[in-house]
Amino acid sequence: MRKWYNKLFLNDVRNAVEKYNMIENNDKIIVGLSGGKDSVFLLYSLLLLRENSYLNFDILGLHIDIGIGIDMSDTEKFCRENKVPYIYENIHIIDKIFEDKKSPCYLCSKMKRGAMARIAEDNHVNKIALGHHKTDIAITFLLNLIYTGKLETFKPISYNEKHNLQLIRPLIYIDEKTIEKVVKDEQLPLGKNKTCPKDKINKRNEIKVLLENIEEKYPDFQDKTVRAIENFEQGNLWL
Ligand SMILES: Nc1ncnc2c1ncn2[C@@H]1O[C@H](COP(=O)(O)OP(=O)(O)OP(=O)(O)O)[C@@H](O)[C@H]1O
Repeated sequence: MRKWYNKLFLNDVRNAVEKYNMIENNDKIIVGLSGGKDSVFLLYSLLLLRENSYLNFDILGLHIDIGIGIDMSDTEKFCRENKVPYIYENIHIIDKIFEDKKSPCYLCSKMKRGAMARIAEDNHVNKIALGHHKTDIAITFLLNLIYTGKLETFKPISYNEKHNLQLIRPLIYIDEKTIEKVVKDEQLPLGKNKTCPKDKINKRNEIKVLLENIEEKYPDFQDKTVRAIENFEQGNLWL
């Protein structure tokens, strides 16, 4: 690991994990691997965290193929080299998803989560780690505010009661630009060939452009968003 990685991102991962008690000794954690940069960065970060802390936990990689057949062979190889068991599951839902004209992304995400929970249970896993990061937090916050009039975004940890599972998000303090840089510098493996046909045409991308515009004038907007959520005081709103 490069010396400056602590300052660049690993301390932030450690802070998030400690502050929200995301990982404990003997946890068995599935890392959801989509083939994208965020989740492979998450896997890399958790491997570094385990290597550079007192925490001892098991990591498994899981790719759910929705039926688009992304080539994950480089990711699989990376897992093998790092002694991370890799699970692949094809759930063949692509046709079903696109029958739903209104909210295919919502349906896809719900079905993927269901499959992940089932596979976690089969493998006696107690936590699933997802690659949502600080930029996602800010985008989701703005998206909910603008489109649904709600103050709502991802939580650092959420609990799936039905499967007795915790969903953890260790990257909540890391912004997307940092992730892009490290993925490139470390040549972390991405999925190849096919991408989702709905990529870049959904509302999230529209809000992402809005966020970039805001950041031109207010560069610390993502930090301020996280700070506002963490320091939320009920008395300051109409509750
Ligand atoms: N097909 C999948 N198989 C396993 N895990 C997944 C899959 N799709 C998404 N995930 C998990 O859910 C997280 C959030 O999903 P989302 O589709 O929003 O990804 P993203 O923000 O584009 O991230 P990435 O760059 O990793 O694709 C991912 O970071 C990953 O941990």
